[in-house]
Amino acid sequence: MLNISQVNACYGESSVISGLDMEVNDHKIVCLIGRNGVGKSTTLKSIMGLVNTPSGSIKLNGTEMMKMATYDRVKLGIGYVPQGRDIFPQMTVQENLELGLHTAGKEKKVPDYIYDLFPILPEFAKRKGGDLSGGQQQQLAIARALVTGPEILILDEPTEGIQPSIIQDIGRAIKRVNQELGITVLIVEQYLEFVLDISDELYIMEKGSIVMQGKTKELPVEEIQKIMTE
Ligand SMILES: Nc1ncnc2c1ncn2[C@@H]1O[C@H](COP(=O)(O)OP(=O)(O)OP(=O)(O)O)[C@@H](O)[C@H]1O
Repeated sequence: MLNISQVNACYGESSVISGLDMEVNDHKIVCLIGRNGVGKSTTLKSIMGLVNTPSGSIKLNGTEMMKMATYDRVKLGIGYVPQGRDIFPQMTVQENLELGLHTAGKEKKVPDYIYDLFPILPEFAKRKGGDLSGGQQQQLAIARALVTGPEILILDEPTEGIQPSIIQDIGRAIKRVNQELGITVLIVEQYLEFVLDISDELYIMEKGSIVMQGKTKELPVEEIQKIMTE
C-alpha cells in the first residue's frame, strides 16, 4: 500500500501542494483528477522524489521513502511513466526496454508477458522510439516501467495526445496489468470518461488539496464534471 500523509511540495518559494493525504490500496486502479495546474503531476513527482517535499511522509508498504533517491524508489517497487512519456527517440524499441531493465538492476531479458501485453513491441523491436506514434510510444513507456517489476505503476496522463481508438487499447492493457499481474496502478488524468471506466477509486484535486475521494461507482459524476470544467 502507498500512503501519502501531510505532504507539502514546492518549487523554490512557491508552495504547490499542502497537507496532501492519499492512500493507494493494493491491487486497485486509483485515479487522481483535476483541472490544469492544480498539482497532479507534482503529486506524482513527490512520490518519485523529483520535487522538493519539505514535510510529510510517503510510505510504500510501511517503508518511508521521503529521503530516498528516485533510483531507490524504483528499486523498492515503483514504476513511473512521466507526462510526455520520455521515450529515447534515437534508441530502438528494444534498447528503450533494456534501459528499463538496467534501471532496476535486473537481468537482461524482457519478460514474455510484456510482449503478450503489447504485441506491437516485438514487431517494432528494431524501430527507433521516435518513429512510433503517440499511442505506440505510450505502450513502450508502460512496458519500460513494467520491466522493472514494480508493485505499483504510476502513469501521468497516459491518454494525452492519443487518438480515441488507441486510448481504448491502452485502457485494456492497463486493466490487464492490474488484473493479470496484480499490479496496483495510480493514474493522473484529465479525460473523465476514461477515468470513470478504468478506476476503482478516485481522488479529485483542487489547488494542491484533495476535495473529494471515494469509490468511483459511489461518487457523484455530475459534481465531478462541474469541478473539472468550472
Ligand atoms: N518546474 C516548475 N517550476 C515552477 N513551477 C512549476 C513547475 N512545475 C509546475 N509548476 C507549477 O506548479 C503548479 C502545479 O503544476 P502541476 O504540473 O503539478 O499541475 P497539474 O495538475 O499536473 O497540471 P497539468 O494537467 O497541466 O499537468 C502549476 O501552477 C505549475 O505552473
